[in-house]
Amino acid sequence: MSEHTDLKIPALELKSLVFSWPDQAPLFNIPQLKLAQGQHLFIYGPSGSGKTSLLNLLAGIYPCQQGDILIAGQSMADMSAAKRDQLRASSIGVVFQQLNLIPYLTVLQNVLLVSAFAKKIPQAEQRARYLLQKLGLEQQLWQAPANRLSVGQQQRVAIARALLSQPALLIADEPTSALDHKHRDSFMQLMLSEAQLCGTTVVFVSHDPALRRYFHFELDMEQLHQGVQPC
Ligand SMILES: Nc1ncnc2c1ncn2[C@@H]1O[C@H](COP(=O)(O)OP(=O)(O)OP(=O)(O)O)[C@@H](O)[C@H]1O
Repeated sequence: MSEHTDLKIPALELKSLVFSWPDQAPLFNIPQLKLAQGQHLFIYGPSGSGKTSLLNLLAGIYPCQQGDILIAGQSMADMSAAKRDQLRASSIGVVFQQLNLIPYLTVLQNVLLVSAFAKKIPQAEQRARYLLQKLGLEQQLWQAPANRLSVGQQQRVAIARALLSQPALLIADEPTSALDHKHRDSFMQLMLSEAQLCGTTVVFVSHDPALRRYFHFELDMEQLHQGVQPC
């Protein structure tokens, strides 16, 4: 279990969070959501219901327009973009559909990239090797450029990168969309067991209802609007 939080402080808390695209009605209005350290939440909803927009807000990529998002007690409402970037580097792991690996850097360099921005990660290289091994990525690939890997292999690199700093929160947006069922299931098990070991809270969005079974809680976008809490 990592040192990141006082267990009484939620790893993630949303307060009256409203978000709209310019000249459009609010896409969502979430009165409240609290997730404790180590809880894993699955969010689903139809295409266009705002899942990706919500995750971009949680990751601090978009600024809060109205309401607040607290990550391990730190409020993002009034943070500058630079402060949100710092918070993301130290406390939030992100795996999006576009995996955002740097194609010409090696696998190991991609995983370690975050340590250049985050608070000092103790024994970062040792941890990177441990994660790559646990995620089943053969050692002979660690020095290969990321663009030589299959999509499934790249997804595992992206998870290793996201978990390197033992973040308070892991945010994942359809990271298994390119995998067949067998690889999808092993990917989910590896990702969530590593998150569990780190005490990391997980928010995962997908259309794929078959993935619900891996999570402690599930909520659809409609329930989020109604303020239903994970329980
Ligand atoms: N950059 C943008 N500018 C304006 N509107 C946008 C932008 N990005 C998304 N939207 C709109 O916001 C709504 C929600 O999009 P979002 O991608 O968050 O939904 P989603 O639930 O993740 O969809 P999907 O499951 O298809 O990925 C859509 O109506 C979309 O057109």
